[in-house]
Amino acid sequence: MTLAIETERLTKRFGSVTAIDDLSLSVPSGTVYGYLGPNGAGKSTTIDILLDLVRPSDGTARVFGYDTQASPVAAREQIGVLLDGFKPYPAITGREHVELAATARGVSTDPATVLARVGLEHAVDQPAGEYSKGMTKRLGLAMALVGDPDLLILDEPSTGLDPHGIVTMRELIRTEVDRGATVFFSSHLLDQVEAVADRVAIINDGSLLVEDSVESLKSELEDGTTVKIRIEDPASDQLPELQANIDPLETVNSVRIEGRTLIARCRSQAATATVVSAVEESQAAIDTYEVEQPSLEDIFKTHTDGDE
Ligand SMILES: Nc1ncnc2c1ncn2[C@@H]1O[C@H](COP(=O)(O)OP(=O)(O)OP(=O)(O)O)[C@@H](O)[C@H]1O
Repeated sequence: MTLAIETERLTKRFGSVTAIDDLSLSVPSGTVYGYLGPNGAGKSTTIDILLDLVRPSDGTARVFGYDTQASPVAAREQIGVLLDGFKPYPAITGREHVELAATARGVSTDPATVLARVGLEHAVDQPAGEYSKGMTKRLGLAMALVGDPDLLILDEPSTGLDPHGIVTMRELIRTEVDRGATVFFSSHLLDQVEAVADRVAIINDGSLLVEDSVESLKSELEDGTTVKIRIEDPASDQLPELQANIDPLETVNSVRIEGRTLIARCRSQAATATVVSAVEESQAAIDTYEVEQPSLEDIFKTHTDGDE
């Protein structure tokens, strides 16, 4: 399997701060890889090392096999990047920005076409100083796309985008992967990553907490599916009796009572139906019930322990 990015025991210390701590990552080529972590987790430092803007204190980083320290130019040539703090030159137009990116990459391009891909066809000849935040983000994305790089590194690409912009970005990411590119997508917005990523790494305090496919993380999470059933006018012993009946069920992790609501944590989403049936069979009148399925947000919260 070709790896677009590989870090081995990567460490970066800034004085007494360890921004990246013994981090080993493998990003398979042709995938969308979500890189998640709260503020200060070390996401930007990782990206800076890949771009050789920052040198590691220890360990190695490779981009398509090119060591970022030994062969920084070859590594950099593989990458199109949108940095979180991207600021355009206010006096020059969108077209001129794309031309600059093309010159830097040594390729020729049609700026109007690239800008249309990010929805800036109406602002091609407008100075970038007049762009809104979302338009600026789109411009940065257009510059990253120039020359069809094999690896797209997008640092917090959704920030500043409206819902329409977010959809455009998602479509672009899928199009890029379909042509064979790899997308390394750093964010603290889980829903954005969940929607597009094939694999996810979660880091905190510079260390890797979880690395898995979105699919298996989600199935792992199913284990925490909760059903909340509110009972209409329950008799005084009705809820404790229900709790005693449901608790031994194999598909149930735990049951508790809150007021007139029975809350059961189940082993899968399907198991919630068993709980509802058990309540119905007991003749208790169900007022309302709702099923809550955990999201990646829950994994993130569990592992980062409310650090965000
Ligand atoms: N140049 C630097 N000098 C000193 N400390 C730094 C430097 N760059 C980053 N750090 C520290 O390293 C840690 C990781 O920072 P980094 O910017 O990589 O995190 P991040 O995950 O990108 O955060 P955010 O989501 O806020 O952008 C933080 O504690 C930060 O203060």
